[in-house]
Amino acid sequence: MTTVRRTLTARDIALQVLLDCRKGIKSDNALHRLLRQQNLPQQERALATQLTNGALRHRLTLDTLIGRFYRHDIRKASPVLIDALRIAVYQVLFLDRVPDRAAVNECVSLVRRLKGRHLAAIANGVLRSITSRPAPLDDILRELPDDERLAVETSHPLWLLKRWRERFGNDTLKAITSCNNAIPWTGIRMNTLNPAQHTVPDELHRRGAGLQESGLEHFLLTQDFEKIAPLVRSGALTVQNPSQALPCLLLEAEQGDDILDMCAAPGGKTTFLAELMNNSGSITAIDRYPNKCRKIEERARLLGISIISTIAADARTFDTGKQYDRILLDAPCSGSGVLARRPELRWTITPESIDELARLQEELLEHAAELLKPDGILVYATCSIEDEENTGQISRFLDRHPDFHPEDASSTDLSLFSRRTQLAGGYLTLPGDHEGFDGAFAQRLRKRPKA
Ligand SMILES: C[S@@+](CC[C@H](N)C(=O)[O-])C[C@H]1O[C@@H](n2cnc3c(N)ncnc32)[C@H](O)[C@@H]1O
Repeated sequence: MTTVRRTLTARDIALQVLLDCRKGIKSDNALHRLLRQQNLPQQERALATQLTNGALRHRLTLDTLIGRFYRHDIRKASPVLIDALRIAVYQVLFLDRVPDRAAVNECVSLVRRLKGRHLAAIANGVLRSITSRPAPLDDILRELPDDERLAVETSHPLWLLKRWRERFGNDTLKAITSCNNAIPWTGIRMNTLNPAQHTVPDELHRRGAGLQESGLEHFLLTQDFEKIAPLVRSGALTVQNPSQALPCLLLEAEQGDDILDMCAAPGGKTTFLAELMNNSGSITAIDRYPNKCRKIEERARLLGISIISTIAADARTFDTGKQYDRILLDAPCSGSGVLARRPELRWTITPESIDELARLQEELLEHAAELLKPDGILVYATCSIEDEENTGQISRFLDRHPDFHPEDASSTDLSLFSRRTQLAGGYLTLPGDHEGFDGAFAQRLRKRPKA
């Protein structure tokens, strides 16, 4: 007997990704794997992405509403039921183009197919109760104390909102949360080593991709990634948010320099450095994981870069007995500056995980200090907006290291990036500071020359 394999719909895919996330799989990895396996039309792919990211981002808002009409504890409910409801309620609350009736019917038949009639009837009951009210969320919000209302309305953990408000104030908090909930821009970088680079703007135009200038040379922004994906695969473009350019520009690597990139994978900054150096000099790219190092090598080959060599090692202890002219330490971090791009991350960051990461960053910085030549430059960077990982980390480093001082870039104009830090050579750009720019931190430090 032959079995006919069903093509998955956008809603099937979104549900599968949400279920995978419960097992600790990253949503973008799960989503890309499923989209690769299915030959869906572009519109359906875009819908699958929007449903997945929307249901993950707005989880607290959605669960608050579902919890009101589901009569039991939603934490103990069937994951299929709750995740299918999240996807349906997301459509009801946020997607005007999907009629409520379609969102309800699709969800009920999905739950029936996977879990049977009983749970399908429960899904139907919850959704009918929600869609029969003109503004179902408003009544709930009115009953909540101010702080909790803000958490539910913006779908962020309360502890994160409180620390951002304390540090940045109410207006900035509002800008950050609204940026985190908006569909993010994808940054793209033109490959300046591509001999046919002058043909790329026409090619982008021909493909009809909606593009916006980022303000930064060689970087554009798009919300039409599918249309430019072939140019990324061919090596004409690299996906990179303009905020990620900051640490590379701050390093001011020159042709012929001997550079160490201590936490390099997937290699976005390593390859940009190589392009800035016009593929002349040497970059040693370290990452802990061999498979990630192979990815850097593959990408470098595709971009026509020959000066990168990778080493799979722990950058806290890596040693070849030599020192480097310039070091980039783009440290593992909480990622709190990129919550729009990593929709489930806001639910997994904790104060404890930030402290743990700060300890790892400190060890990496200590080793970077040893591996840098006298008079060399170290740039420390994160995509976090938390003080413990950024300015606090650097202040503690400077207390321990009188042989280092913060300094501004010597000739690169970085005024496009927000400063928000008191130290020379220190930048903190928040989500919302500059359209299309992720939250990011970078600090340039110079080691004293030998006496
Ligand atoms: C923020 S990402 C780097 C992003 C990269 N610089 C880019 O621009 O594409 C941090 C990287 O550090 C790596 N990493 C984590 N701990 C490490 C360690 N102890 N030694 C070396 N690499 C490590 C992770 O595997 C991850 O790829």
